[in-house]
Amino acid sequence: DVLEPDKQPKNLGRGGAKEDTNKALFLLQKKEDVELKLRAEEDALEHIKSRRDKSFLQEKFIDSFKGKGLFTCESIEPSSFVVEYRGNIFARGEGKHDDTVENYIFNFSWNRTNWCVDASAEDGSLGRFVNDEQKNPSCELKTVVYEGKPHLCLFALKKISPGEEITFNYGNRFYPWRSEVRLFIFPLVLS
Ligand SMILES: C[S@@+](CC[C@H](N)C(=O)[O-])C[C@H]1O[C@@H](n2cnc3c(N)ncnc32)[C@H](O)[C@@H]1O
Repeated sequence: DVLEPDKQPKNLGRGGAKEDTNKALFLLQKKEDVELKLRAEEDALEHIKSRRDKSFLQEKFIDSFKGKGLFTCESIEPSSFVVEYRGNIFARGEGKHDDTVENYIFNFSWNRTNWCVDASAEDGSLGRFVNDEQKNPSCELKTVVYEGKPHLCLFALKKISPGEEITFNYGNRFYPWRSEVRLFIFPLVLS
């Protein structure tokens, strides 16, 4: 009654089927992630074109050290488009990065060229209020190309709850506010 080893049925049992199911689920998840990212990029493009910001975003004064910040009144899903760091976009040529820290000027590299977004105009745009968070930012910065120019857009890295601040990591340069040293000027505490 016992089959010889080479006549035993091939092991197509539980292990194989489970592996196939896991692979299918993994591919489905990947497909959903790609679709989510494409939808978020389309949303970003619409906001770039219309120069509008999401109605649930709000600028708010935080303290005398940070100044103002940008907050959400509604929950934001991971990967969603949040806001554009909108301003005057121009190429700075092939030269070296300008390292001056100006409050609303963002220098970056795109297509082997140095670019700059100058968001210093007080034009009602909300992206200019987003503060730097090095360790646990709520958003990441990506370039979305529109009419040949790189627009700096923020996308949620995680679920962002109502009342939370919108932040991103400004990058690896030196920023004075990242220093642990705080200034104490009696009776004002500037930290
Ligand atoms: C694009 S603005 C952000 C909005 C700004 N806080 C305001 O009140 O308008 C960038 C400036 O905000 C301040 N800032 C950004 N992130 C900060 C942080 N984590 N801590 C303290 N100040 C910060 C710095 O003065 C920086 O030059």
